[in-house]
Amino acid sequence: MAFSTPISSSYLPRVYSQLSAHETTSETNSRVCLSNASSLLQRTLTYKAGFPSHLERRESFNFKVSASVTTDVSTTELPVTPSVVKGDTWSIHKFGGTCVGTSERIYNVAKIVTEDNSERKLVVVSAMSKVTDMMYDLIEKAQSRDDSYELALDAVFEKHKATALDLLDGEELASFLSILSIDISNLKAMLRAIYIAGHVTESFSDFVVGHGELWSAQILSSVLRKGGVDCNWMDTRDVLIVTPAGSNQVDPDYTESEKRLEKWLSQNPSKAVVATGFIASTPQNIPTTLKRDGSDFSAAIMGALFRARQVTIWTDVDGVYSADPRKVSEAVILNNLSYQEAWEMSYFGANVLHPRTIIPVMRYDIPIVIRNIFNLSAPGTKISRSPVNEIEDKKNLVTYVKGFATIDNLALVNVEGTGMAGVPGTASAIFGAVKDVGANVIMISQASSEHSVCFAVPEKEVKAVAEALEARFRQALSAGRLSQVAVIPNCSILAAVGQKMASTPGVSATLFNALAKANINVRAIAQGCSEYNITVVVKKEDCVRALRAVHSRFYLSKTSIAVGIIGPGLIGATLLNQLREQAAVLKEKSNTDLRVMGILGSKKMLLSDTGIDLSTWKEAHKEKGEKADLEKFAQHVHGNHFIPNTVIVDCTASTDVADHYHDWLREGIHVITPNKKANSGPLDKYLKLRALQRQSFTHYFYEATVGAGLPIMHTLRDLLQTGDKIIRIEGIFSGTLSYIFNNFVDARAFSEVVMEAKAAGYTEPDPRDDLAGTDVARKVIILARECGLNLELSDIPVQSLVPDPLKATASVDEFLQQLPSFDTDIAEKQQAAEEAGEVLRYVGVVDVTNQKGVVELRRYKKKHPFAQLSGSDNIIAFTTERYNKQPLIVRGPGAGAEVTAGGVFSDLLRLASNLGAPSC
Ligand SMILES: NC(=O)C1=CN([C@@H]2O[C@H](COP(=O)(O)OP(=O)(O)OC[C@H]3O[C@@H](n4cnc5c(N)ncnc54)[C@H](OP(=O)(O)O)[C@@H]3O)[C@@H](O)[C@H]2O)C=CC1
Ligand SMILES: N[C@@H](CC=O)C(=O)O
Ligand code: NA
Repeated sequence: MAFSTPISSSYLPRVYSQLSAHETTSETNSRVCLSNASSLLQRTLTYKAGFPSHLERRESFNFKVSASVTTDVSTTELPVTPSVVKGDTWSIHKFGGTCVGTSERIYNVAKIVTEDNSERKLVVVSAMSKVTDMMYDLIEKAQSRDDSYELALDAVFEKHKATALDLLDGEELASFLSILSIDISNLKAMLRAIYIAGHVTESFSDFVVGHGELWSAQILSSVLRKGGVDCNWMDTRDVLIVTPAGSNQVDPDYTESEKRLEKWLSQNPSKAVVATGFIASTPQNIPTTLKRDGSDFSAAIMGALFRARQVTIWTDVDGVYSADPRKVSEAVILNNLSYQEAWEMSYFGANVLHPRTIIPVMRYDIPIVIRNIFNLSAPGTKISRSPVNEIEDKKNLVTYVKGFATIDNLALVNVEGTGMAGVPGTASAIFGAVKDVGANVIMISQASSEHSVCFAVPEKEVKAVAEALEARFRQALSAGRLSQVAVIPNCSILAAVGQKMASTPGVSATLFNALAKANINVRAIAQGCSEYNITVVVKKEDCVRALRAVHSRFYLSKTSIAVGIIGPGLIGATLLNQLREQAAVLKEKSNTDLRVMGILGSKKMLLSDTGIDLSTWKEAHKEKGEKADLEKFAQHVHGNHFIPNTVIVDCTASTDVADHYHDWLREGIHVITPNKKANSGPLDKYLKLRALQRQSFTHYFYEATVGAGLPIMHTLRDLLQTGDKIIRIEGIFSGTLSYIFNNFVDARAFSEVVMEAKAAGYTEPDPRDDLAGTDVARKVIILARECGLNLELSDIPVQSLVPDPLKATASVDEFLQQLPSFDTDIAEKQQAAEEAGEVLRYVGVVDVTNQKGVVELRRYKKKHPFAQLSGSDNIIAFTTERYNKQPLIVRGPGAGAEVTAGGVFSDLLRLASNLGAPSC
């Protein structure tokens, strides 16, 4: 069952009490689940069986026994009899205060109206900007007996006089100035009366305030006439009749208004009419206003009365955005929206029309176009019944979700207890109590177990709501039938809106997936059966990130990832180059936007809010970099911008940096690294890190830690995840040592080859890590742990190639200087192998079966595959249950800037694809 008309939350208790009345007189347990997808358009109650027929057309609602919502009903009936004024010859334009704020702008408005070649046009205008406030101010001053109201009235007079002098001349000018003077002197008398009484009535106030519209309409109409347009102006109070409808609202009386309009038009048959927005009369002909968003509403009502072909609302934005552009910088203007979508978007705070504005034109399928008066080249947003733009729709998921909006400063109230299930009247009692304190219920969700009802109210109202509920349910709480009335503060609502979400599988899955990937916890969910919106409640501090994540996921913007690079040394700098070269292709081909928001070295860091220019990062880092601060860096990359996903790429060899991975992952920051320190460090830290990674939706990739860019980790993970059992992994894991022993031939000096390996970028920042076997031992540990062995680095016996006397040398340079004096030791080993027809190879072994590992220098026959390598080749052999007779072998360069940075880059792309980037 769904309501097909806007429903104020004050109606809820009445609805629920009708339902509970039904429940007490029927066999049907009707309360299975209840959900209010938060817009006032629709509140849905799902029934297990049967429909309470006595609910048909109760009160002023229209109930429908159907999952589909009709949208063509308003609480006030529009006339169905054709009118003599109706016809699609009329086009309606509405110009707000800013559009007519100065003489220049009024002239511009006149130009736009003149250029519209519709047969007839009605122009609805607001008061010049600030004038309404000035009018309220002078009423306030007079009422509080502040003499300066007279000066304030003079300012109003001067403003309009000056505008008229700018724009008009001759008869038109004289006539307007005479009317203005009469109006001002009448106002002076009225304000004097208010001053004496020290009090003002609402209709008196409405009458005074409405003068702003009267003057702007007359000025514009005169300007149009001066430009040759057959034009008249309309005091809408003569035509538009409205009745109060409670809580600062009015309902138009369409029948009476149409009658008056026909009369007015028969007396004023001009081609163009400039009408006053905002003001109207009561059936007793007392001046009143249309309250909030009055001028838009005027235009919509006029659209309906005239059966116009289109209503154009002129404003200062290009149209309706897919999300608040202040929060999502990549939000796009929506070319088309259905009435329902516009309605939902506006409910959630998007800068669209008030739902009231849409109701009158919906009835007659009159499109509303929102356009920017300051950017005529922008086509604007068209709101109509059938908004389908085939080309755009086929292209992407915009088809299903048009836009996203948020409401902040909410609190959730959760009423919970086993005594609620199957007890009719609980919902009625809850919302009755909420109504009694005048709180506005923004969304409702009840799981079908009926053990709890949760709803969102504005934060400022939650205290009163909780107190009212505690008082109302005191007995149930003390008897234990209700366990609690809990308040969850600091919440926000995020809503996804789209008419075509209806009956499209997978939309909510995509939305929740995007939230999960961004590590955002969802506190409550509601989706009404109209499926026009899905509403989720998240923590307030997560809301903007959630908005960006879902917006990005639905391809309204690219799959964007904020990247922070730590360690712009050899690998880091090469990665930055590769990112620069590939950025455009990634954006174009896989919708992936990898944006480097920070680069941190050991001394300086460079931060950006929008993305660092990768062609000049080096100079900028050097010249504009600020003092390095790892905490600030992470915070900046993760928080201070518009991109939903964050990754930190650690290209250092630092243990300090690696020690931060746990915190980063916990905060939802993905981590990618070629640094081996975290995975080969203390076992307990490693296990904690991996456990966290497995629990969260945050990714930790480290392909380049073993074999640089070679797919070693990837291969191993695939083997393990597909259920193969690893028996043994052995190979040459050091690019440096591979290079050294491949080139340590023909009586060359060992130290000379070591220098070559360093110069080629194969070594660790400290080459002793390579020569001592530590680097290989780390790789052995990384692989062993990946296979499930709980080994410490110290469990691996390592044969070091660093001569004992050099183990204690202070610096890398010192070590390299002294190394040549030990060349003969290793030359002897090499000579002995050569004489036996063998070669020296530095190997690592992970013996999974026996849960151990070893790192040592071995001799191999010259025909052995390990003897066939060249350059910095690694070779890694996986012996598994499936690859038993012949091991699975991966071979290729296993060190060097380009291949290592390439391995890190491929992890970045793996991350993007995990976050939803399409495969190409
Ligand atoms: N070279 C290769 O073939 C391979 C390397 N790797 C791994 O890649 C990593 C980087 O190696 P590589 O580029 O050769 O090393 P480099 O020495 O060239 O670069 C290291 C960078 O890290 C920075 N750095 C060091 N400590 C810190 C810190 N505490 N905070 C911030 N920045 C810091 C340095 O900054 P500054 O310059 O200011 O001191 C430097 O920019 C190492 O972990 C290595 O094991 C992995 C596979 C292959
Ligand atoms: N120094 C390392 C680089 C890769 O991890 C090596 O030589 O293999
Ligand atoms: Na690798």
